[in-house]
Amino acid sequence: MGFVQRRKNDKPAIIRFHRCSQEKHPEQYYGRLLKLYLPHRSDHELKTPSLPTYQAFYGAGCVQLPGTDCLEYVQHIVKRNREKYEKNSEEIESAVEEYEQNRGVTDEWCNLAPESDLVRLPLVEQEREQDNENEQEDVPDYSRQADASTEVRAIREPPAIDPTLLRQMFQNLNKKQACIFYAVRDWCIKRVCALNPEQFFFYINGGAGTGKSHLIKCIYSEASKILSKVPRYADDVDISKPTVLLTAFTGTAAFNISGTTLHSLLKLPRSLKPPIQGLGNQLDEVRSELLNAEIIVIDEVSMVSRHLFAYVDARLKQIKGTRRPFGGMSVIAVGDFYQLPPVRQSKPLCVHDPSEIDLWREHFQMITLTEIMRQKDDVVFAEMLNRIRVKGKLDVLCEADRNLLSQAITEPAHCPTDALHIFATNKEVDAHNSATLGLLHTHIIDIHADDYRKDPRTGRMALQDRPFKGGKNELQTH
Ligand SMILES: Nc1ncnc2c1ncn2[C@@H]1O[C@H](COP(=O)(O)OP(=O)(O)OP(=O)(O)O)[C@@H](O)[C@H]1O
Repeated sequence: MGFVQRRKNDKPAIIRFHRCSQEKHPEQYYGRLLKLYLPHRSDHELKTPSLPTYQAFYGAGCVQLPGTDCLEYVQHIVKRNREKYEKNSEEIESAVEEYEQNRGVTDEWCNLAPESDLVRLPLVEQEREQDNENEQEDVPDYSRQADASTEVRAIREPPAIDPTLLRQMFQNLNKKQACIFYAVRDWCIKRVCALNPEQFFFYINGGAGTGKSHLIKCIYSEASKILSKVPRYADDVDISKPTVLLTAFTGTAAFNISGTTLHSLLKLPRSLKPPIQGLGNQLDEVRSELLNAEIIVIDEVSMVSRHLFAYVDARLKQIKGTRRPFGGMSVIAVGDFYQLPPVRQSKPLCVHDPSEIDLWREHFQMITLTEIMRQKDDVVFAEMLNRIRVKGKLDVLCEADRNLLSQAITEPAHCPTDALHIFATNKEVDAHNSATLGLLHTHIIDIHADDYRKDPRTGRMALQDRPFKGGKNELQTH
C-alpha cells in the first residue's frame, strides 16, 4: 500500500445518500438499492436483456457472488447487506422527513460545508428534474439556458456613459436621490481606504417616473469607478471583473438596466424549493467571476419571492465563503411592491411570515423617492399612474383619470396590427401570431419533427409516435 494508510473508524456514522420514494419512483428506488448493496463492477451488471429494468432485476435476478459456487437471488443479497449496513434507517428517514417538514426556508448545509455540497448535488439535481412544481415556468422571459447549466455567461456590463453627461446626471439628482447616491459613494471611498465600512442594505422604493433607474445608473457608474481601486492583494486578481453587479428577476428588467438575471448570474436552479443546493463543481468558476464584486443591485424586487431571496443569500455566502448575510456584499434592492408580485403563489418579500427567517425585515432600510422626474409630456401620465398605484379596490377613479385612460381605448378593428398586443391567454396569443404571420407570408410550410424520448427504465432513446407538444421547458427532457 506504500504510504497510503488504511483509515480505520469504528465509530458509528451517518452516511448521506439519495433517498427516493418506492411508490413514486420505483426504478430509482431499486436502482439505488442495487447500487448500494449488490456487489458489482459496473452499472451494466445491474440489468440484463431479459430483465431490462432495475426493478425487474431486483425482483427476479440471480447472481453468483465471488467465492461462492451457486446462484443467489439478488433481493436476498440486497436484504442481507441492507440489514448489515443500514442500521436505524427507518428512524433516520422519519427524522429527515420531520426535519424537512418543520424547518425554515434556509438550508444551512451549503453554508456549513460548501465544498462538501459537491457530493450531494447530482443527487439533488436528479430529484429536482422530476419535480414538476416549477416556480419559474410561468415567467415568459425566464431563460432556462442560464439555470444551473454548464455554461458560464459573461456578466453583462452597461455601456460607459460619457463623463460630461455623467457629471450632469450627478449634479441634477434631486435631494433624495442625492442622499442615497452620496451614502453609497462614501461607503465605496471608505472601502477603498480599507476602513472596513459595515455592509449596507438599501431598498429604493417609489412610484412610476420617480427616477429609480436613473439613480441606479448614477450609482453604478460612480461605485464601479471607485471600487476598481480597492487594493487587491492576490497577484492573479483580474481587475476587469465587476465590482458592482446589476441584476433583476426577469430577463426584460435585467436588459433594461444592462444587467443579468439573478438565475443566470448565480446559476440558480429552476426549482427553488428547499433544500437549497450549492454550486457544486461550478463554484470555482462563479467565485472567480464574482471575486471583486462588492455591491449587488437587484431591480424589480417586488417579483423576487422569499425563496429566491433566501437562495441569493445562500449562494452569495457560498461564493464569498462567509456566513455574513449575502456573503458580506452590500445590497441595493430597487422596485415597487405595488407592481408585479412573484410568479405563482410565491410569497413576496414584503409579506412577513413569522415562521421563516426574514432577511428583508431584518436588514433592509427603505428609502422612498417621491418626486416625479419624467419630462413634462409624461408628467400627467406618471401622476395618474401613481394615483392608480395606491388606489384601493373600492376607491372611485377620478374623472380626469378616467378621461385620460378612455382616450387610449379603441375598437379592436381600429387597432394597428403592428402595435404591441397583450392578451390574457396563450390561446389568444397563438391566434394573433398566426393571423399576423399569415398577413406577412402566404406560403407557410409545416415541418414535423421526429421526437425521441429517453425511456427512464432502459435508458435508451425511443422514437415517439407523434411529435411532442408542450411548453419549451418540457422539451428539455426530449
Ligand atoms: N435627477 C434627474 N434629473 C433629470 N432627469 C431625471 C432625473 N431622475 C430621473 N430622470 C428622468 O426621469 C425619467 C424617469 O426616470 P426613471 O426611468 O429612472 O424612473 P423609474 O422610477 O425607474 O420609473 P419606472 O418605475 O416607471 O420605471 C427618465 O427619463 C429619467 O432620465
